[in-house]
Amino acid sequence: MELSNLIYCLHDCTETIPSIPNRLISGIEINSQKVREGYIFVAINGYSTDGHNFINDAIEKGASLIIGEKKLNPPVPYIKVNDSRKAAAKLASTFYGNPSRKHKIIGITGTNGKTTVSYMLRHILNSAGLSCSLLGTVSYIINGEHHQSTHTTPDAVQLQKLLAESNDEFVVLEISSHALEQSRVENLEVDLALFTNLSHEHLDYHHSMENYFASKSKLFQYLKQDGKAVINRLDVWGEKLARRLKEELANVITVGRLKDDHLVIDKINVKNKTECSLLDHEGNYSMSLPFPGEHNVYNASMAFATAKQLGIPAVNIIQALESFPGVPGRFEMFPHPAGATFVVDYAHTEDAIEYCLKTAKNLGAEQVTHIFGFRGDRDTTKREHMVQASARNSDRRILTLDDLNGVPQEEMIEQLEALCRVIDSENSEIIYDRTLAIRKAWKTASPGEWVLVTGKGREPYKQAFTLPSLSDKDTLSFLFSETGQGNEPIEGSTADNHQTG
Ligand SMILES: CC(=O)N[C@H]1[C@@H](OP(=O)(O)OP(=O)(O)OC[C@H]2O[C@@H](n3ccc(=O)[nH]c3=O)[C@H](O)[C@@H]2O)O[C@H](CO)[C@@H](O)[C@@H]1O[C@H](C)C(=O)N[C@@H](C)C(=O)N[C@H](CCC(=O)O)C(=O)O
Ligand SMILES: Nc1ncnc2c1ncn2[C@@H]1O[C@H](COP(=O)(O)OP(=O)(O)OP(=O)(O)O)[C@@H](O)[C@H]1O
Repeated sequence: MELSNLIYCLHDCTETIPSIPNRLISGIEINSQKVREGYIFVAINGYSTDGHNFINDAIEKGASLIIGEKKLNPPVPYIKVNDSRKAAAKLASTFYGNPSRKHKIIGITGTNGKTTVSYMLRHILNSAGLSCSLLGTVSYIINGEHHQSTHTTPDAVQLQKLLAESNDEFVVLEISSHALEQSRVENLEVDLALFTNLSHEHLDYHHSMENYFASKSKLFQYLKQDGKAVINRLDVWGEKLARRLKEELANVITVGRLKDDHLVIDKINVKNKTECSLLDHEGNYSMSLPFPGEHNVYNASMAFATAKQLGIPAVNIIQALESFPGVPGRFEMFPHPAGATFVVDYAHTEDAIEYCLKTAKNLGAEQVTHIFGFRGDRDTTKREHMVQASARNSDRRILTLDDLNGVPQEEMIEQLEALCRVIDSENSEIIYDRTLAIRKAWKTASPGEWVLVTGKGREPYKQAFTLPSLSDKDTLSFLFSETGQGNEPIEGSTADNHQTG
């Protein structure tokens, strides 16, 4: 693209755009290591390092224009902007031809449920014969091809590139609070913006729930003129958001249990089955879900309300939800030869643990064993709440290691010991090695017992453990193979068939 056709997008990022001889721009990068001949390198002063220190590196690799926030005079043209992250997003969006405009974009934010709702929506859209890309924690699915995701929301340049590559009519995007705070979705034009819920998470980054809420709320400023907000009003923060948005937006759709909600959820039954009725101005529908959990009733209701706004008939939405195969690593159930049930789940907040363990009880668990740990280098203030939620809802607990993310193992072990002392130590133990923790529960599992292994879902382990397995699911497969039995997940609890379509 010609620089002259690109540079105008920076007009509100800088006081003056210097006159620079026109040239062909072949790409945009925020990481000097990925710069190629003819690229623009945008230097970002980050949380761990300063991109301005890599300007020379970028020039050596062929950068022909540098954007940064500092007063500098490098040997290639330089534009000083007031916010490099915003500038990078604007440049990328313009370079790739404002790709969000060629799709219907559904952006989902909230602490829990983003991945689940996004997979549900993609399944509903696909079932209606509509193509849909999905970008989120588990995978980036573009034109039916699955790519390993690097972040829940990719950085601005990657995001715009992926949107440009997608030929799908719809794109469902999980939008994290980090992404909103770091302008990764700047210039995105959103048709439907969803808020699932807000609970204690990421306070290492946001410092207070109010700040965290403010970051999440930013999503709604990216709505198109006729865009719609879909808000879970059962959540107190959702209620607050809906009240605020109604003052600014024409289209605020609320999901809740009150008469004035646009979609009213009623008659929730999560004992041994998962069903509810849904009521909107067009009708009353009953829904029976093949995947368990009260939280999934809320997730499915959010998906239902959103799909209705896209014009999909209620009957088709319900049919699709009733055949939803589930999400990889979200309440995936595996049978144990002695009649116990093992579950792999991604819960890593107090709220999620509460829902997850209650789901096992509602499905008839006679005894609940909970295996979990804490991510290193992430919010430490949520840990005690997670432990308390576990103690309230399980009979036995094994604290173990989750991703250390650079935190020394001894430090994390001290944390586990301190947190174990907070709860009833008679029924809680620590087995540092995650695979051995799962094996201990496997060896002692009894009929009617449910063992929930939470925190990682299908994500690969970041450190080596004793058993030769790479994930919690893999560890269970290994233990199954040791007993000479098959390792098929329980029907209806796996999501492998998302790999196609
Ligand atoms: C704290 C945080 O969110 N950091 C993100 C942030 O990094 P940063 O801008 O601070 O980058 P930095 O490492 O300080 O480097 C500064 C700049 O120097 C550049 N650089 C660096 C080295 C070099 O050789 N050359 C070079 O140009 C870097 O590319 C960067 O532009 O911007 C980067 C680009 O977008 C992200 O990769 C990075 O995510 C880190 C790895 C991360 O772990 N983020 C997590 C917390 C996160 O974003 N999680 C949310 C989901 C949360 C949830 O809901 O669970 C997500 O959306 O994934
Ligand atoms: N609506 C919900 N309310 C509370 N907990 C939920 C809800 N939906 C899912 N969960 C729990 O949270 C876990 C993560 O769910 P999901 O992956 O859908 O959320 P997410 O918002 O994408 O999470 P993350 O941002 O960590 O990727 C699930 O494994 C489940 O335990």
